[in-house]
Order: sequence, then C-alpha cells, then structure tokens
Amino acid sequence: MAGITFDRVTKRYGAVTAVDNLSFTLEPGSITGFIGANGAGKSTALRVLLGLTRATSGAATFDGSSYGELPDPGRTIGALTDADVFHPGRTGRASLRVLARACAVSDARVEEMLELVALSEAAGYRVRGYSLGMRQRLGLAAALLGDPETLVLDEPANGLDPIGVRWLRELLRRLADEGRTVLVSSHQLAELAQTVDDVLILDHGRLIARGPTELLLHQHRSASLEGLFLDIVSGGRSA
Ligand SMILES: Nc1ncnc2c1ncn2[C@@H]1O[C@H](COP(=O)(O)OP(=O)(O)OP(=O)(O)O)[C@@H](O)[C@H]1O
Repeated sequence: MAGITFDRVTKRYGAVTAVDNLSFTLEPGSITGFIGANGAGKSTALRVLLGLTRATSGAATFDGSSYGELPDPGRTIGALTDADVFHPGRTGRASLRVLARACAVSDARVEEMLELVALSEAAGYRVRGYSLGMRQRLGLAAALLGDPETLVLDEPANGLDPIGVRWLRELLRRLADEGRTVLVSSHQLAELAQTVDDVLILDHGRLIARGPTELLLHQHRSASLEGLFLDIVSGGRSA
C-alpha cells in the first residue's frame, strides 16, 4: 500500500510562497485531515502531490515515486480535486466510462461505482443537470474506479447533504480500514473531527501542527477541532 511523503516541498508563485518547506509522511490505514484557512496552501500542496503543478523545490511522493513516475497512476492514486472536471454534455455514466478506458477498468466496475455513490438512477443524465453534491459523488466514483491504494480528496464533502456527509464519513473509514491511505482537506471541522485519525494544520504554507486529533485536542485543552484550529492558527500568527 502506498504512503505519502512530502519532503521539504516549497511552491512559489512569484512573490507568494504558497507552500513553504512542507514535510510529512502518511502511513497506510488511516485518514488524515488537511486543514488551514483560505489561501493556507492546501490545494497547492495537493496539486504538487498529484503532479498538476511543479514544486519550486522538494518532492512529494507515493512510496518514493512522484505521481508522474507511477506506472499505473489511475490504479494507485484516486484523486478528487474539483467537482467541475467533467464535460457538462456527457452523462455521468459516459464520464466514468471514458476514465475507465484510460485505466483499463471494466464497464461493470463503472456500474458498481455508480451504485456505490448512489448515482445509478441519474447515470443517464447529462452532468450539466447535476447538483454540486451529485458532481462530487461522480468525482468520488471516478477517484475510486481503479480501486486505488491511496486517496487524495480536496474538500470531498462540498455540496453533500447531511446524509451524503455521513455516507462519505463511513465510506472513508471503510477504505482506511482496508489499509488505504486517505488524505482529505476540508473546512468543515466538526465533520472532519468525526472522520479523521490525524490532522495536518497548514498556515501560510507552513505545517504548524500535526498529530492524532485526540492527542492534539488533549494537548491544547480544546473541546473541538475548531477550537484547536483557532487556538493554533491565531497563536502562530501572533508568534
Ligand atoms: N496558480 C496560482 N497563481 C498564483 N498564485 C496562486 C496560484 N494558486 C494558488 N495561489 C496562491 O497560493 C496561496 C495558497 O493557495 P491555495 O489555493 O493552495 O490555498 P488553500 O489552502 O487551498 O485555500 P482554500 O481553502 O481557499 O481553498 C494563495 O495565496 C493563492 O492566492
């Protein structure tokens, strides 16, 4: 199973340092929450990991291989970065079938994933008619198509209704229990606290706290992940 390693990753856009010397390793079998204020650098870090943008320095790898070096990335890494990656004129089913062909996944697996994300009935409709929550579900189905060892999900709960949020939480737990590595960014801290084992807290591109959620809550005498986050981030800013 593939873990994730960030080794001194820095990404600059001109004068802006979006990710600043970021290092951490995630082991398989757990869910890690990636949190930070707007502009903290979470999406940039995930984009570097997924080979969507190049690091200025350092490297982000899956068991030693960058995304681009993976022989079969679709079957190793499942990623959700944007609910709007699908062609609006294609049906949900056709969208998944295009991806399935690219990573040699069967049409039967497409139907299984549509069922898993509760889109079987809507699979014949064009994506332009889908709600945000339905597009997120389709994105999750796409991420899971190749039965990947590692999942990298940028705000997967966006647009999901409360039933969908609970479904997602249970799904991620199942996937982690199967030994997969799950990294998930979110602003919904109350929900995230119920989902993850560990958190990484990013502020101005830098990792300012990391560890098991329960331990961090205890160390900071916080009753909630939101309290912990506000405490750490405002503490970091005044330091
Ligand atoms: N393509 C880009 N060109 C220039 N600056 C960028 C680019 N992408 C991100 N940035 C800048 O990098 C910083 C980090 O942005 P990023 O989107 O990674 O943060 P984030 O933590 O994902 O934020 P959010 O929670 O709002 O999604 C911000 O200052 C942002 O303006």
